[in-house]
Amino acid sequence: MAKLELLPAVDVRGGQAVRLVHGESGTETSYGSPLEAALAWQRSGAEWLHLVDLDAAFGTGDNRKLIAEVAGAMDIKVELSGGIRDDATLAAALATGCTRVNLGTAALETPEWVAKVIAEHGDRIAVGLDVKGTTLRGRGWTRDGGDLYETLARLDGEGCARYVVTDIAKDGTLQGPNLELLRHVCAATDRPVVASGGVSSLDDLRAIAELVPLGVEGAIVGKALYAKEFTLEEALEAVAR
Ligand SMILES: O=C(O)c1ccccc1NCC(=O)[C@H](O)[C@H](O)COP(=O)(O)O
Repeated sequence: MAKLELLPAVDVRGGQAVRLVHGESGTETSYGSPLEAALAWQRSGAEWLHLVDLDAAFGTGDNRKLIAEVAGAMDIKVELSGGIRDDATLAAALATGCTRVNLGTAALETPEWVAKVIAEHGDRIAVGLDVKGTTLRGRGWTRDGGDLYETLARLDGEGCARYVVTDIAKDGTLQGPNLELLRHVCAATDRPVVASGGVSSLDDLRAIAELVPLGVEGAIVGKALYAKEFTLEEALEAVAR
């Protein structure tokens, strides 16, 4: 059986690595330099980095130069998220050399454009399904954007390669992942799913790893690493097969 991929997160706001609670602007805890955080995860053995421009996601500016610097400094795979909504922002994101980008708002607001870039870039495009209940949220998770399963069916039909699924109620809370949501999404699509939000312990990661046969491919870990609930080395060991 394939092993669960781990994606330590570096979420950037105002030039700092931060974590939010429920993704809400104003709940930031700052953790210093994004580059140092990313390099630390790489030194600890990460194979992936989940890198988010929160200002671009919220529409409060962007950290594009810094994000490009961090992505460029990595020898590992990078998943880039936050505010990628049109040709210009997609071109800038892909030009960082990242392995793939994660589209959120665009999948809700400009579905034709998303279908076009999925057709053009294939596996380099993932779609973030950020949900409250079964309602998707866009614009930095501040606006409702439709039904999870209707959108998933549409994106599947357009050839979307992979989904990053976040339960906003869990994100940044250390309350554990929403395993039920992950099971339901895996049942609704044959595409790989990356789980995000709420991981608090090595047991949470082991529980997500149990879902690999259902289609869960990876897990993003943010707050738990910054709060030192466990080390990345311990996390990688916990999901090694
Ligand atoms: O990814 C986004 O575009 C985004 C937009 C608005 C608020 C938050 C956003 N992302 C947050 C993340 O991807 C977190 O890094 C991830 O869910 C980790 O969560 P946790 O392990 O609970 O800290």
